[in-house]
Amino acid sequence: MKVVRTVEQLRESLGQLRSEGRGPVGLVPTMGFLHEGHASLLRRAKETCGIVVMSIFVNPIQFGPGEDYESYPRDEIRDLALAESRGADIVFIPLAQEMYPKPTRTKIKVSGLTDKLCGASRPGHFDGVTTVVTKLINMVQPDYAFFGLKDAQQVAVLSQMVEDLNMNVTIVPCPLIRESDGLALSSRNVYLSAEERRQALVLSRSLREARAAIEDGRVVTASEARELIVSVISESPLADIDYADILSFPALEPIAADLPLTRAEGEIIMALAVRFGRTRLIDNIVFTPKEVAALV
Ligand SMILES: Nc1ncnc2c1ncn2[C@@H]1O[C@H](COP(=O)(O)OP(=O)(O)OP(=O)(O)O)[C@@H](O)[C@H]1O
Ligand SMILES: CC(C)(CO)[C@@H](O)C(=O)[O-]
Ligand code: BAL
Repeated sequence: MKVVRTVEQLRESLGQLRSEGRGPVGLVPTMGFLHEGHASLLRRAKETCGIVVMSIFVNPIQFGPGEDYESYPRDEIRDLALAESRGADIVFIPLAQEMYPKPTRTKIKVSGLTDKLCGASRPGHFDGVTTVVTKLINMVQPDYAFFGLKDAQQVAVLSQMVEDLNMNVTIVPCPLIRESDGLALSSRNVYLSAEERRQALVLSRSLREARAAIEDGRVVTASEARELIVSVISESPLADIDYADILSFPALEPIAADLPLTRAEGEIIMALAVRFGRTRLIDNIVFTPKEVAALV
């Protein structure tokens, strides 16, 4: 595995591997402090690509004032060991100065999809994500780029960007990976105290219970499903809800208040962001609601 820190080194290493005729190039962008969610993206990339580039970069321009840019967990030695053991061919791990030698005057903005869910609570966040992902795509020129559905809104936004700008890359959404007790893997889980970690299980449980209630007909509309989600999360005294929303996916449109969810067109997303102390966690589930009673 090659570890490169500058765009020049990246292009040189890629050129070498491409000249060996190693097949499609896959890009796995991350902010590091790697876990099994990231490893699953690498695994998926290796199924399709002969050359897999992982980037590790805590992107300052996607953090708002007062957010955790400075304290975001970092562990380069551990990350490089994990990336190597899971088969990355190149790890691109630039300094902020390499990515932004001067403050960027150019930003990519996807409208509409970015003014809800995390976009509403983190103004400017997705402009930072779309800008840095565009830079990474321009640097690597991958055939495929792999993103986890833990950040489902990010997948929707990036897919729209690639379509709108005719970018020559396929966005591959990858499944959300959970701990065995249901907590979505996230680098930020390391911030949680033991008690917060225990109470954070209400996130996945609320989504599971809402899905089950929709499917067995106890819950019919989006507002009923939201009420159920909020009531389960409220069982945790430490939980402070940022948002809990049910929208169409990937268009992220509201669902009519009186429409039975089982009659909604296509997939829906139930998504939430909840704070436990200083830690903001997100979780979601994307599915096509089907009444189980109607299937038997
Ligand atoms: N549990 C997970 N399952 C699948 N993909 C994941 C998971 N966690 C992160 N990813 C994906 O890994 C990529 C890099 O994400 P990132 O480095 O921000 O990790 P993270 O754990 O989401 O960190 P954060 O604490 O910022 O939420 C993204 O495409 C993200 O969706
Ligand atoms: C895609 C990404 C690496 C861009 O900084 C980041 O938003 C993330 O880790 O999901
Ligand atoms: N995976 C999301 C990156 C962020 O929270 O900034």
